[in-house]
Amino acid sequence: MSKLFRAVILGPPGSGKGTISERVASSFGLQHLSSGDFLRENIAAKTEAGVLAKAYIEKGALVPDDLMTRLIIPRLEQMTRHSWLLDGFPRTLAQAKALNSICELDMVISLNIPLETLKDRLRHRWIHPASGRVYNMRFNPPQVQGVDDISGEPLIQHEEDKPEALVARLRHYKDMAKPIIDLYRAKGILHMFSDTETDRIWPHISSLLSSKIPTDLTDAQRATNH
Ligand SMILES: Nc1nc2c(ncn2[C@@H]2O[C@H](COP(=O)(O)OP(=O)(O)OP(=O)(O)O)[C@@H](O)[C@H]2O)c(=O)[nH]1
Ligand SMILES: Nc1ncnc2c1ncn2[C@@H]1O[C@H](COP(=O)(O)OP(=O)(O)O)[C@@H](O)[C@H]1O
Repeated sequence: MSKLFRAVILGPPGSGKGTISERVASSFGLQHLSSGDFLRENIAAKTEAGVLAKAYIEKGALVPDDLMTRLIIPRLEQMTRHSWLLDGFPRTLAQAKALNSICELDMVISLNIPLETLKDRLRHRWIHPASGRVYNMRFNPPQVQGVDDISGEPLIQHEEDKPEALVARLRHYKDMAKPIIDLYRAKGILHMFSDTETDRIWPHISSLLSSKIPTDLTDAQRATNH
């Protein structure tokens, strides 16, 4: 069987991790694993870990490392036949070390987006709370201002995306991410992308992945995904 490809995407809130991960998944057949989606699935299914995690998320706190790794590591260990791109994990150095202990990453994509751009983007992010659909009043606005395209229900803005909460969140990310980025740089697998637009970053990520992922792998995965 072809060798699996395992990658992580790092970046501050609003840097475009979710947007780019979706493009990687559809162009290269990698499975997009989002820690936030995975937590929400566990919360919805009322698993023991999901119930514990919910209390932290509702307070706006990170899920503690031991609980988070207990949730995500077995999930990754099950992925013996699919290549993946992990988004939202690791978020701390302890999580990065836990990940290291179970697999050898092939690549780390780090998005380095100017602070002013992040503030500007998140200020314009609106969501439909029932479905989790995300809009950006400039980049991908809804068809009718303030209203979800599918349900017609009103959109809201996250407390944490309001300007007052933003600067603190972005500073916190920087402090947490630095040792993780240093670790991956030392391993020689870090690729940093700096720009203000996802559409300008994407061609670089796409050509990097094309050079690293054997085509027989992407073909094989597309076949299993269909
Ligand atoms: N203006 C602009 N907005 C963008 C661009 N790329 C993504 N966005 C928007 O910026 C917001 C954040 O993008 P996401 O892909 O959700 O970013 P993320 O890094 O996953 O964010 P978190 O979930 O907060 O960690 C969304 O509203 C996107 O639609 C871009 O190049 N320009
Ligand atoms: N790797 C992680 N470590 C700890 N907590 C996490 C992790 N990933 C996600 N979470 C928790 O789940 C919440 C939702 O995650 P996510 O969907 O990535 O959205 P956000 O952009 O709000 O951080 C986070 O706010 C955090 O409480």
